[in-house]
Amino acid sequence: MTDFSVRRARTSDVPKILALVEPLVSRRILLGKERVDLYGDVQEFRVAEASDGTLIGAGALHVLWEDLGEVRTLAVGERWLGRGVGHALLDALEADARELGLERLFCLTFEVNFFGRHGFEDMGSDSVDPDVYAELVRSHDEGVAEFLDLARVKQNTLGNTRMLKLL
Ligand SMILES: CC(=O)SCCNC(=O)CCNC(=O)[C@H](O)C(C)(C)COP(=O)(O)OP(=O)(O)OC[C@H]1O[C@@H](n2cnc3c(N)ncnc32)[C@H](O)[C@@H]1OP(=O)(O)O
Repeated sequence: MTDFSVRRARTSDVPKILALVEPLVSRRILLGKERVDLYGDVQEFRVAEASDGTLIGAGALHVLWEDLGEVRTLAVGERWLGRGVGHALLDALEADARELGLERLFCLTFEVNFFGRHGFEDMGSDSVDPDVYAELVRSHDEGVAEFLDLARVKQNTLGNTRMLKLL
């Protein structure tokens, strides 16, 4: 079924993105974001919209380093699951990543099969070269800490798989 489209997010989408991800944050599937941070990060987001204008999915690409990005906050509304919306959003985020010059895409997820079928592989405990690590570790961003698998975010990452795709 193709009665949806993917586009860049607008500021007016932010309340709808919050409503979409809130149940997943409560279930600790996604990392929560404050409304103010979502407005600040709105340029990272792509949204999927049904033909009647309903927001049915969202996902973000966050740049971690010169060659490295992370897929964040990828979510599809319950009624639209299994209809290709997730893959379409991920395709759009990957295109954005290539356009930015990124070569690797990271994600931390319970959805190993979904990302696996999209070319992501379990990266185990691998991360980055020691000199890049030393700079990344100075970040206050929770997602960077999760990428580095730091002890202080272990409660967020429990049961998740760290996955990487070479673009
Ligand atoms: C980095 C992060 O953000 S990690 C967090 C990932 N998000 C979550 O865990 C939140 C909860 N989960 C979700 O919101 C969703 O399950 C998602 C985002 C993971 C997947 O969204 P969906 O829209 O259901 O994905 P999509 O329909 O594209 O793919 C699911 C399956 O449906 C099938 N499918 C059915 N119809 C279609 C179609 N028309 N086109 C493509 N695939 C289709 C695919 O075969 C696919 O199978 P696969 O998973 O084996 O590849």
